[in-house]
Amino acid sequence: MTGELSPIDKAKFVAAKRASDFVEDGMRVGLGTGSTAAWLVRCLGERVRDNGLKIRGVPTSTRTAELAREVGIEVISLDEARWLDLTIDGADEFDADLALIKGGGGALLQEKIVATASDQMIVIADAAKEVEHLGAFPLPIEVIPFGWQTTQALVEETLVSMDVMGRQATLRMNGEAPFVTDEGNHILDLHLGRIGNARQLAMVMNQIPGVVENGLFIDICDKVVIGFGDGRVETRDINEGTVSEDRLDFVETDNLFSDI
Ligand SMILES: O=C(CO)[C@H](O)[C@H](O)COP(=O)(O)O
Repeated sequence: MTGELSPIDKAKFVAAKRASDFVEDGMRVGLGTGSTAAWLVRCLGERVRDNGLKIRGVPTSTRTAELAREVGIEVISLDEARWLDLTIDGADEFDADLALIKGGGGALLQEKIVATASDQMIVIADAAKEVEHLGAFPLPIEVIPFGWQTTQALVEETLVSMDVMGRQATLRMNGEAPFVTDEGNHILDLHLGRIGNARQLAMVMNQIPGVVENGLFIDICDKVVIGFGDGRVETRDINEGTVSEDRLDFVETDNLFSDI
């Protein structure tokens, strides 16, 4: 079964598996959204079932909540948890300062709230997500449906004075209809090419009426666990740099792959 995994899925899996080692008994854990975060949820579910790990998870989307329940993790709301020990989530891009673009899966709002309410955020990513400059991946901006075209125009106008290469904003679609987030909002994807000053852009975007949140995560991520297609995995800490490098074995985790 494991032989059928593509190198990118192996990379995502080993990052998730290594990051799951940071989760300890009794923790309240923020559970991210996306394909890499789904591996994390499966890895944690395995520890809950097989090793009696006791955690409570706060999911960042309805998709993650469903998966977490399915694999046996106790799910609570953020209001029940109030504060979290750790959040582990994927990312679309990360740079040397561990600034991120997130929201490729459309869950950026809950993801940012949950990560910000955590003592620590660990990002899990395949090596292709590392960039010198953020911005090749379209930056998601969550906007309320009311007047979204006016908001789009305001966003594009604001981008003229920002340190970015492109400024086209496109409405994310789900087939023929606009994509709708868990909060009932829409997403504008900003095709910026390269972001010169991510901190400034993040602040300015959130000042625009109609914008709920943007997908730039600045000074939120503490560690990134980077997976490679050959099973290598590297852990980098924002203060200490690379703290570990090793290789994970796929064999022992066979039961995780049985439903793929
Ligand atoms: O931000 C996200 C969802 O809103 C995801 O974490 C991000 O899109 C990465 O996804 P994947 O792990 O599937 O590559």
